[in-house]
Amino acid sequence: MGTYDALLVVSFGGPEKPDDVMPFLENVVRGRDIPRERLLEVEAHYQRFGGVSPINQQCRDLIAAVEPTVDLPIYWGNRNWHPYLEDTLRQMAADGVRRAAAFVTSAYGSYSSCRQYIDDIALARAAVEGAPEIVKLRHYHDHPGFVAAMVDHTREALDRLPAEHRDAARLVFTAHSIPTSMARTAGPGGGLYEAQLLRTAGLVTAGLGGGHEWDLVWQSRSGAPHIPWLEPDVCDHLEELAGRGTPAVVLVPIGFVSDHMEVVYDLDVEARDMAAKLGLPLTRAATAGTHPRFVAMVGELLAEPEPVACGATCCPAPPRRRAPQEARG
Ligand SMILES: CC1=C(CCC(=O)O)c2cc3nc(cc4[nH]c(cc5[nH]c(cc1n2)c(C)c5CCC(=O)O)c(CCC(=O)O)c4C)C(CCC(=O)O)=C3C
Ligand SMILES: [Fe+2]
Repeated sequence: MGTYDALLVVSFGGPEKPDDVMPFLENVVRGRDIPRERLLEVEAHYQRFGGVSPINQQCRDLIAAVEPTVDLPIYWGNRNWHPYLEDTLRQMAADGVRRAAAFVTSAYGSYSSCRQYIDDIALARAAVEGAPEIVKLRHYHDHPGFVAAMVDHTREALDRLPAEHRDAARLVFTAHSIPTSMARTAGPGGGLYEAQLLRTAGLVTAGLGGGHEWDLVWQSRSGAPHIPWLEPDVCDHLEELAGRGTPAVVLVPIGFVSDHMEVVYDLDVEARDMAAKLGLPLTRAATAGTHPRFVAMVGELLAEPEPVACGATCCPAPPRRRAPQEARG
């Protein structure tokens, strides 16, 4: 069992009022080649929800649910918005925390879903005198608690379909697309992000009895159009399925652990509109959220032997766009 004196929940962060949206987006894409038009489009998604991303409240809810199940103080720090990791580490140092386990709200490996969190923790630690040591807990994509939560939520979504379509409904698992170059180099031997997602999708399907056909597709593609990202996109895939006569679909966002903006906009608005246009019956499974088995999983991860840290060549960072001062000279 690991010897930790605190639990640090590490998340992406999101805006909580309209004026926060653009500064948040600038934080997310700093040093990356994301076209300005894409950023303005995504800004509109956030503004449509009053400038509030659901993700911060979902972190608070998860922490409140986990708190009674573990006997450690819980702290929370984000990569891209308040409360920032650096401020949280400063508080932890002031409270005398020496060694904390980090639970990241992303279950999978890849630069964006794992290494970037590790790097941001390291940067924040470097900025804080006396910062605690941080041990990142393992990828939990195949943990029975995560899988059980997704099985329950997928079953509920199947039950929301018209009864005559339930048995023949197709499960369409979704995860955030990433550049194919990032997918190729994910994990120690490459391809880890897709491999883990395929495994989880298979486990969830099996947990439902194994009777449903399924696919793994991608959502929320960002980046410049000429850079290849994982495909097919979920909306294109729905068109293809409707064309093949698929009777009904349950979308299962296994790539995420809460119903944040990528879920409530990209799936509940965009994919739902597409399905309506196609006349395809569709429901969407909830993410793990505060499902009791998912909540219990956090304590179970803390009780496991300490994970071995990733090697230096695991999930390498993509090349960064040059900073403006470098570009000048
Ligand atoms: C793999 C992955 C996850 C899953 C793992 C995890 O959960 O961490 C994830 C989660 C999330 N992504 C989120 C938001 C955004 N992601 C963006 C951009 C990007 N995501 C990428 C990948 C991922 N992203 C990548 C390769 C980019 C391109 C820029 C870059 O190379 O870094 C952008 C920029 C605008 C745009 O979409 O173009 C935004 C606003 C939010 C918050 C939602 C909310 O506010 O509720 C969450 C949880
Ligand atoms: Fe993202």
